[in-house]
Amino acid sequence: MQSRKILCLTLGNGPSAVEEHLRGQDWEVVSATDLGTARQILGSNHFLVCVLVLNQPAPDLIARIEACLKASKSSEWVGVFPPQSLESPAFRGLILDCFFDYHTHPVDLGYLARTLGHAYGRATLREGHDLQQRCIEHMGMVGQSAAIDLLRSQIKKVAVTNAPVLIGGESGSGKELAAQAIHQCSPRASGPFIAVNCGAISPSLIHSELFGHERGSFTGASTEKRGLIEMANGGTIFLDEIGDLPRELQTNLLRFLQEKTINRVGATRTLQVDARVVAASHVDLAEAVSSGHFREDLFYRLNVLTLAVPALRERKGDVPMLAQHFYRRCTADKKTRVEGFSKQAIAAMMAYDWPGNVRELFNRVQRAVVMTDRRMITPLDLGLTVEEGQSSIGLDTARTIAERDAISITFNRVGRNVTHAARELGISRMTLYRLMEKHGIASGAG
Ligand SMILES: Nc1ncnc2c1ncn2[C@@H]1O[C@H](COP(=O)(O)OP(=O)(O)OP(=O)(O)O)[C@@H](O)[C@H]1O
Repeated sequence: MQSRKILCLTLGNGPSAVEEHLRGQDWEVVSATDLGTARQILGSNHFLVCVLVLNQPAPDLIARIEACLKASKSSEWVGVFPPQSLESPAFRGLILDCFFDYHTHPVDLGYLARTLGHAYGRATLREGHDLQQRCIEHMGMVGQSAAIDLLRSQIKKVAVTNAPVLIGGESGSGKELAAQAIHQCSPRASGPFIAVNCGAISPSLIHSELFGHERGSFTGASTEKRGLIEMANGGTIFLDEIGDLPRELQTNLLRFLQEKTINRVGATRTLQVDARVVAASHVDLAEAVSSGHFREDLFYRLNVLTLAVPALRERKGDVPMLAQHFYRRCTADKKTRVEGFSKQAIAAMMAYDWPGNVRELFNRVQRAVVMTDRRMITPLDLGLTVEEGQSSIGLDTARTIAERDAISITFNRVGRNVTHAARELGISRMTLYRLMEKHGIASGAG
């Protein structure tokens, strides 16, 4: 359960009785006494509830208060104001636009605590609802196989925690996409998502790229630089190919995981950074530990929550749907005469083993859309061969193809009218819309 953290912003001189009262209750209070500090705190922390205590009317601050409140996006704000401030129409507008509720001085602290409790409850409800929506909308993970369903449900579970996640899977299988989905479904979704391929940065640069450096710390360091971990503050850092991280940096990363602090190269001061680590590797890290290439203690630290993205050949049932998805992506906003995949193309895709996984499928579809001269993409357009007997496809694929053909033929007959087509096919309009979505068939009028 999330701790009941609250930002208490007190503006103007006066006692901070509200803050003291909340500290005495079960609130974890973070305090600010000016708008600049409040914005900084809000930039790197997420609060479900914030309270603004105005000790004197502040008509000249209304615009800045509004900007600060709007920057805190999903927080519920409760105000405690001097009664005279309500005389200003602009201030009343601010309350209506930006506040969950307000009290006036002298404030009944018990009553205020109850209001804050209600605001917290409401924010929790909305956060849960938003998270669920974001999960569904933003996972971007196409596929209906049991393996991908399991992965999606595991992502939702690990997303709500703060522990490191280790994602395994072959190259191109969707590890980065899974890391993005974890971030999108987590309470950190409004923070940054920074992806780093540890194998793609030269060993001489990777230390300063990840941890940053101070000015003059080495030849060429003419200015200070924030590292990628620091940039991920408030969000998630995705360390791809973690097995390629040089051993001395594995030590620095372990320290970051344990203490949440980093030192830039050449720095004496230590920086506190709140970034969640999601790491991925296509090599077996346990083996890398046995061969002495990967620190055992770092491996155990990372290996708490693990996800395995299945290879595409282990979920062949997803191939037609992924191919349709990529075909739509490649033809969106473009005039094209290509209408989809031939039966032979789907059979060839189903028979192929996809060593480069989903990335290879995307590349082949992209190439086919550009290269084909026909209306239906052929195995040749995809760079795949049809072997003898290969056009005999499984029942699921046959059903998928028959479904798509039936819809296309009906549309051609009834002039792309959804109501008429649904009636002819003997299904509801909603079912037809779902099937059109599944097969990438655009609607006309109706
Ligand atoms: N289930 C999926 N639905 C839609 N697109 C997918 C899916 N899985 C992967 N992709 C797409 O395939 C491509 C490769 O995926 P991604 O980069 O996540 O793989 P990876 O495992 O991280 O690869 P590497 O190991 O080479 O870094 C991306 O364009 C990604 O958007």
